[in-house]
Order: sequence, then C-alpha cells, then structure tokens
Amino acid sequence: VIPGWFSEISPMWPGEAHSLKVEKILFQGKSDYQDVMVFQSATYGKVLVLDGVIQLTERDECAYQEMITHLPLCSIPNPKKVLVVGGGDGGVLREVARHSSVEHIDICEIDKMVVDVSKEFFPDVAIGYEDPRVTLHIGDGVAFLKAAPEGSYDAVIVDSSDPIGPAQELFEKPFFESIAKALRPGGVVCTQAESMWLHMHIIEDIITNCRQVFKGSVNYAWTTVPTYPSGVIGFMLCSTEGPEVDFKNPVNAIDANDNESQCKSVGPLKFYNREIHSAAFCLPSFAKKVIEAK
Ligand SMILES: NCCCN[C@H]1CC[C@H](N)CC1
Repeated sequence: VIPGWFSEISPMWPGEAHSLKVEKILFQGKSDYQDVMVFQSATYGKVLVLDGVIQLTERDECAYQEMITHLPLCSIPNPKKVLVVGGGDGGVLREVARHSSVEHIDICEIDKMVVDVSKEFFPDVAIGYEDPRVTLHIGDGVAFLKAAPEGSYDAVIVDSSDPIGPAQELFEKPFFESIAKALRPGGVVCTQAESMWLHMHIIEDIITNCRQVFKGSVNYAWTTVPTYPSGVIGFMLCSTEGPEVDFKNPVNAIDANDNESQCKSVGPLKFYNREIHSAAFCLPSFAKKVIEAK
C-alpha cells in the first residue's frame, strides 16, 4: 500500500471524515464479524480500525479507556465483581485492574481476532489480559448477560463499537434490561454513548430506554478523544434501585498506592482525575435540554 492518508468515512457522520497520515499498514484481516486493520500512523502511534472506523490509537486511547472505566468504578465504594462487554483490545481491563477492591473481572468479546490483534500490536493496551482476576469469554454479550445470574455484578462496562455492525444490539432496551438484572442493587453500568455533536437522536433514545430500565440514577458524561468523530465521545452512567449513587462526586479515589500496588507495569493514569470526573457531567445547553429533560 502506498503510504497516504486514512480517512474515517461513515454514514454515521455524513459529510465529515477525520484523517490520519499512514506510514505503514501492519495488519489487514476479515473476522467472522468485521474487517480488522492496524496501521502505523505518522503522529498517533498505531491505530486499530474495525469496518473502517477508528477504535483506538496509542496516543489518545488513555482518555477513553480511563474515563469509561473510572467514571463508574470511582462512583461506588468497593467494586468487587466487574463485567466488561466488548473491549476486546484489553484497555478497559487494564484500567479496571487499577482498583485493588476488584476481585473478579469477566470480559465478553464477540470477536477473537480483535483480542489476538490487540495482543500482537498493542501490548500496552492488551496488558489488561495479564491480570489474574480476568476471565475472557469469546461470545455475544447479549447472550452472556441473558445467562448471567441476577445481581452478579457491582459494575458493567459496555465498551462497544458503534450501533452499525456487531454492536447494534448493545444499544437496545432488552440489552439494558438484562444488564439491570445482572447488577446488584445500587450497581452501576457505563456504556459508550456516542457524540453530542453527531448523535443527539441516538442519545435521546438511549436516555429514554435507560430511564425506564434503571431506577437509580441516569446520567450522561463525556470526554475528548481527538481521533473519534467530532473529537468527543459520551457515556451513559446508570445505577439500579438500591443504595444511592452520586456519579458526579466520586467516592472511591484511585489513590497512589492502589496504582503502585496493582499496576507497576501499566504506569500512572494519563487522563482521569477526580476533577475531570466531576466535570465530565457538565453539558452544553443544547445537550442539557435533551438529556436532563424531566
Ligand atoms: N476500546 C475501543 C473503543 C471503542 N469505542 C468506540 C469506537 C468507535 C467510535 N466511533 C466510538 C467509540
């Protein structure tokens, strides 16, 4: 392939496309579910692409993986059992492992090729699989949650791709209902919830469904990820009925010794801190109007 530019063109963000200068294509494959590609970019490190959509780059993955993990886990006092749906690259596992209270981490990823490619090309992300608390299940997250015993988890993190392709069902109400069942009272879920600039209608539908399914609190938070479309990505933070969860004021700080004790090898947090945790829930007015509508 002649080194040129990769442009992220998709009907999910019509009329715009983020581009990255390509130095070398490192992997191209087709799994049972999607096209998988890895390339060395000129300025963002290595890049993982699924069906033409950027999933992560070495340079800015910290923002997404740290926020999608610590927004829920720092909002409850003592997370012990955690489920990750999707997240085959292992980055969320790496972040969950920073919490010394966690005893068991299940991950359900549908596409084994994503796991294998991440281990080969993104060792600093896939390092999450090395934690002894992790159990990997290759399969459909929808079926996994349906089979999960009631009240199994303190936290569920849905690190999905976009609702076009294998992840489509992870944005629908029945899936949210199965998550609510699998969570303990006062348990928390954090899902990838697209961009306020591009997907307010998708977000509106997700909010409506979540308000019907999760009887604790329902919140939308967001962060900046330069290589995601529109440069921002959001998260749904919901809790089930039971002990009150105030997502906006973290109760569980990932303090230094946790860092050191649990993750000598993965190094310090690059993005998340308690101030940016609280700030993540501050919304621009156009979004506030839709998301906080009574
Ligand atoms: N751990 C990989 C993150 C996947 N998150 C999504 C990838 C596709 C984007 N358009 C939205 C976020």
